[in-house]
Amino acid sequence: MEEIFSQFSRIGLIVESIIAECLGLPPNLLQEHNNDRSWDNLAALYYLPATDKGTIGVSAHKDISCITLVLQDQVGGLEVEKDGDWIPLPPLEGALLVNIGDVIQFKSPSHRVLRPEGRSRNSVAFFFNISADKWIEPLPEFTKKIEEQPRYRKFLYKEYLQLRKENKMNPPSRVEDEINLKHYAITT
Ligand SMILES: O=C(O)CCC(=O)C(=O)O
Ligand SMILES: [Fe+2]
Repeated sequence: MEEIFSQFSRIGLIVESIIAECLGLPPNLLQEHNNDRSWDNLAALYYLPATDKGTIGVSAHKDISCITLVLQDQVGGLEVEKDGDWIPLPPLEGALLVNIGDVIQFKSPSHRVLRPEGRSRNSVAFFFNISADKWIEPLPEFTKKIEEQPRYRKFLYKEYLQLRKENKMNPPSRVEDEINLKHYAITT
């Protein structure tokens, strides 16, 4: 597990640097800002086969991470929501799935896992995070320099973690009361 963890951490840093390059950010800017790897975590997940009582393995959610890396077996069941439809993400031999989490404040996709018929499923999800003490807000490159207002209020990552935890323990009855980035949306 330790070996897998450090390999995932390494891949997380590579993905982070690719994102930085694609966004035209100075090299190492994200790496220097997100420099505490002790908040990363790894989940080894085991899904029992579907029963007539239900097929949901993990219900629809957006990840709280910066980036999530998922290694799934060949069973399938992971789905992403696009324009109101659920699109299966079939496993590709030897491929890791990269998912954008809420911390990136872009378009973290809603996804879920369906339990397979007649067999179990294994996956490993690595959450490449940021220190809980960091403020989450757009870089000046994406607001001041292009004269666009931020879409969200800045927030402390630990505050968001806490709100999401409370939300998971006491799920609100109305979908619109679920805690997600919209909680910090700036409405003009
Ligand atoms: O098991 C998977 O493929 C993904 C699990 C997941 O979405 C999560 O743990 O956040
Ligand atoms: Fe997830």
